[in-house]
Amino acid sequence: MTTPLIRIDHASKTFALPDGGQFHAVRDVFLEVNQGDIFGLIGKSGAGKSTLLRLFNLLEQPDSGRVFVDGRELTALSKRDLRDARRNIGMIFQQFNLLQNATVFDNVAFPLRIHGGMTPEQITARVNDCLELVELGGKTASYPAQLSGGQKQRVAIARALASGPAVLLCDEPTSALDAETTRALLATLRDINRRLNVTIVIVSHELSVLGEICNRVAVIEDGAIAEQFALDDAAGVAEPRKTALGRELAQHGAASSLAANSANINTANTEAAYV
Ligand SMILES: Nc1ncnc2c1ncn2[C@@H]1O[C@H](COP(=O)(O)OP(=O)(O)OP(=O)(O)O)[C@@H](O)[C@H]1O
Repeated sequence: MTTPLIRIDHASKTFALPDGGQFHAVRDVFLEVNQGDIFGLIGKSGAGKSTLLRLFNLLEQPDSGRVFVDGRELTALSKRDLRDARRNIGMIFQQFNLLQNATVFDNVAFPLRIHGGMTPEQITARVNDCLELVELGGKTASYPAQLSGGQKQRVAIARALASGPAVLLCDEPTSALDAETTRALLATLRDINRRLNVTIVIVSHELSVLGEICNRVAVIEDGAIAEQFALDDAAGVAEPRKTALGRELAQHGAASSLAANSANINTANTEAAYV
């Protein structure tokens, strides 16, 4: 049996409200993500998806519970060790969060310069590799304002990958993008997952986004996991689901796996034509 790459071990998170009350945003979540997974978190607005995702790299500290990533318990680390451990966890956001006054090159180089330990030549080589990976090799000197939304998100992905993380966290990465740009970006994320073996955890309220790329999904309701299941396993997809979102995702999964099978046949035909 494989050890999961990520384990959220009975984590809870409460926010203090202005009226003195408390809001339970994440309730006793136990979640395991295996190496190589593209794991989706779906739920209605306010369900707690983003808060849960931010527990994965301790952008939010849980009130109780533990977080393990790649063999380290993040919740037991000093601030300094946590900073080091976070180099292994990239993150991208809905609004891209790029440095507006820095070029594409400098945005991607930023985390490498902050952490130190690399020569300027090594940084240049690494930044160029990451930008090639997201097909933005020709845009190094551009500023974010000169890019489309899809291009900005690709810069954010290159920046997140610069330190060579094992995990990429994606918080609504396509919500600001149109349908066609979304499809292209999802293809890039899938490619990164396969080629670099980067494990991806993605939050979205868009069923089609998760149905398109995830092999496993969890439905979040009121801060808790209502259900989770594999989308790449026909038997799992066929099991009765507890939630409406789960049922819709399962239907999407069944349809995608039919499409994937025919795509595999096409790929096999193409490969056969070249050997
Ligand atoms: N810093 C905070 N202080 C107080 N309440 C918060 C804070 N952050 C989040 N919340 C509350 O926690 C709940 C869950 O928020 P969260 O952003 O995790 O939900 P979500 O499922 O990602 O929603 P959306 O899809 O709308 O982004 C919401 O009711 C939100 O108002």
